[in-house]
Amino acid sequence: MNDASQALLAGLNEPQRQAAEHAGSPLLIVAGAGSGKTRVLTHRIAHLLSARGVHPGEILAITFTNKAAAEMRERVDALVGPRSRAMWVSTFHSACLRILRREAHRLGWKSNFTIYDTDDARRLLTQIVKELGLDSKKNSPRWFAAEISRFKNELIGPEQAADAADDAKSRLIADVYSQYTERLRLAAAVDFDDIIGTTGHLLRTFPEVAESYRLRFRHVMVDEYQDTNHAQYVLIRELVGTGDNAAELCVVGDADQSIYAFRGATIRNIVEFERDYPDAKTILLEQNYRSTQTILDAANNVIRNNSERGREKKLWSDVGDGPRILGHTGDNEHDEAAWVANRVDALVDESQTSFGDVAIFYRTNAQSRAFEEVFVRRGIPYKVVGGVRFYERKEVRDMLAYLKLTVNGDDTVSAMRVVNVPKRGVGDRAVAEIEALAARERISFAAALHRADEAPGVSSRARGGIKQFCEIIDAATELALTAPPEEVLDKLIADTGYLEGLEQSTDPRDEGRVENLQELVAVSHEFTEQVVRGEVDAADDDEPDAAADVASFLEHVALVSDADSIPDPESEEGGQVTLMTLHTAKGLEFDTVFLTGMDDGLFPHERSMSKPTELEEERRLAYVGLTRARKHLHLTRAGTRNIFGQPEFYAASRFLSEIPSGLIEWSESAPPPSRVVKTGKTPSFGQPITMRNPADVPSLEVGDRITHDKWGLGRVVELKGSGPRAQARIDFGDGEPKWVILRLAPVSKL
Ligand SMILES: Nc1ncnc2c1ncn2[C@@H]1O[C@H](COP(=O)(O)OP(=O)(O)OP(=O)(O)O)[C@@H](O)[C@H]1O
Ligand SMILES: [Mg+2]
Repeated sequence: MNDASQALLAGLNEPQRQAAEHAGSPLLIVAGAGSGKTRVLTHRIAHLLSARGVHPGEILAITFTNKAAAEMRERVDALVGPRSRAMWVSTFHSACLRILRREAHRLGWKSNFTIYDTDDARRLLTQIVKELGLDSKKNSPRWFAAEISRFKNELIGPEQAADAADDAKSRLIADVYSQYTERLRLAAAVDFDDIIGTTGHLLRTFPEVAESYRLRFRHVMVDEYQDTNHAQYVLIRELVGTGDNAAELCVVGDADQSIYAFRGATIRNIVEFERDYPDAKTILLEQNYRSTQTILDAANNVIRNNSERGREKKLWSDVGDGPRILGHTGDNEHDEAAWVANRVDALVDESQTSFGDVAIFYRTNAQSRAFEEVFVRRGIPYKVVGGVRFYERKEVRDMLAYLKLTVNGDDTVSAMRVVNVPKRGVGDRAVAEIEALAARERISFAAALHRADEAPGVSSRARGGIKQFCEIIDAATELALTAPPEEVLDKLIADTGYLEGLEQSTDPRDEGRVENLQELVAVSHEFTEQVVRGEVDAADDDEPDAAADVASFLEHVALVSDADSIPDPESEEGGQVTLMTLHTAKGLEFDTVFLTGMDDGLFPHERSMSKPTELEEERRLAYVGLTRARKHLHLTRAGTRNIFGQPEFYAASRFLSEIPSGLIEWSESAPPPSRVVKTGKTPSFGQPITMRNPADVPSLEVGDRITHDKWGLGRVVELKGSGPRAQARIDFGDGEPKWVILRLAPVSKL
């Protein structure tokens, strides 16, 4: 072993070093949070290059955070220079897309297929639901989307779904699934789930293709393996192969951090790794290098309450106990946010932390608002990760739809989206006529637009609008053959009159929209520059560089994820507090962490409370959140929150009561014990009262007579909310009827 690889391994403890050096058989590294799993992967790659003579092009590493990907690249770059570009470090989706683009012709596809994101897919389903004459309230496109996604993650095709359907509901789903698949095919589009599933299918159907990738990628590594679903599992199996020719597989993960069950992730993959790969070696890591012992104790005590867990792990840290966790219960969400802001300011003033080292986590995106308001007022620099993102804004999506049409003229969802945007006289009636023509001729909607003359019911005004639309697309398509994306965008923005419309508008919001379009042009220009500098997509000796064309730009945009906007603490943007959901926090670490909204119903999420498996998933999410902190951990809640303008009362999150009380210092006199709320504002005169079990909450109807322990007899006049948030307005005959929370109020039905 040379000096460089010696030095490399010096930063690892014994089991970590073993993992980095292990050769020959599949390797599983299971370990709790912060034990250096991701670090081992990085070192392992470096070791492969420096000590085992592996070429970067033989490595495929699947990661989830940009930070990890950047670290891997940096290390490899330092070792081998520009040759590092031949290594694939990417998410599942981008790796699969690269494979699909090259091999799609084998499936009879055009290589310029379009990617439908969640919103596009939902639009397509909305159309199908409408055409089937279904009531979209009872059969929401969102629901179909989730069901179809579940099938795809399990690699169940529409025919199989139809065969297995044994009741009206599953037959309906199978039917919609089949229509959806057909529409995607007509539009030459794939959705996110298809990207993975189809790649696996391709490798299985064409063994010679699978073989060529196995020859190429001799080393496959997967971070966060606990969050893989069945389709991803199959994909990895295909890529790695079996027998003497199999590639070396190394996966790392932690069953306690599996938080994507709603996307079909299953801890089965990690728990049964040794069964899937019988000669596998397993290495456990037990030392945590990230957090203080106090933080680890809190996390370990929470996760202990789950029954479904992987291998038993004992995490320890020699960082020392560190400060106690601080807890705070606000009077409401604004008070909670103000306390957080005070605390951030204080820590920064005392130089205990910098803004860039602080993260605020919450369960759902909507919770960011209260924090943003107070941060703006206080001048605390911050960045929200996720939420309504740039690429989800209407004007941006409209222009992207135009761009997509220049690459794939059959893209139905895009054509329907913008055929009359800006308005050019193509109303619903004309659209319906064109749809009918498309169905008759078995062509895509977009293709039918070019044959509008054959649709007799289209008015001459609409015909004019359609002609204009087709001319715009045709001209831009022609330009796109040779010009970079920003030029095509510029032309589209001008030709469609989109910008002009916004500039002439009196709606103040349209100014921001103009800026967004300018930003989009800037982003595409930046993309072109990156391609020219060779920074986009690792290019191999045998692969052409990514092109500075519209198709590559669209692909780049489609794969931008929330994680891409997490500021790097060392960058210019790094001087900002980061606000994000717990799901986005996976794999990251911060000196100072605030877990906010620790209220039962918010976190754990209301939806999960009656289902044990879902509650366990929420608990894993809590474990992920707690273990992101290096030094200063804070747990905050607001006993009362404004929901749709009404105060709602919440009990403390049950996860708080799972943390030994000695570890937390509450900034109030007493810690809020779980399931018991102090009810300064509830109608029980400040007496602590016990929360009822959901099963014991009386089920009431308007008009029911009740008795209340304090206020006596009354009659229900109004109801709202459901489950743990159910409330009733009760007339006690003494003035204004009062709202009570059924879970809390001592009310019984007569
Ligand atoms: N042997 C070591 N010596 C010093 N620092 C280490 C060592 N191993 C890991 N670390 C540091 O500990 C922190 C956590 O490591 P890493 O992020 O790799 O853990 P992880 O197991 O991937 O965590 P998670 O489960 O949250 O993804 C990082 O800052 C890393 O640099
Ligand atoms: Mg990690």
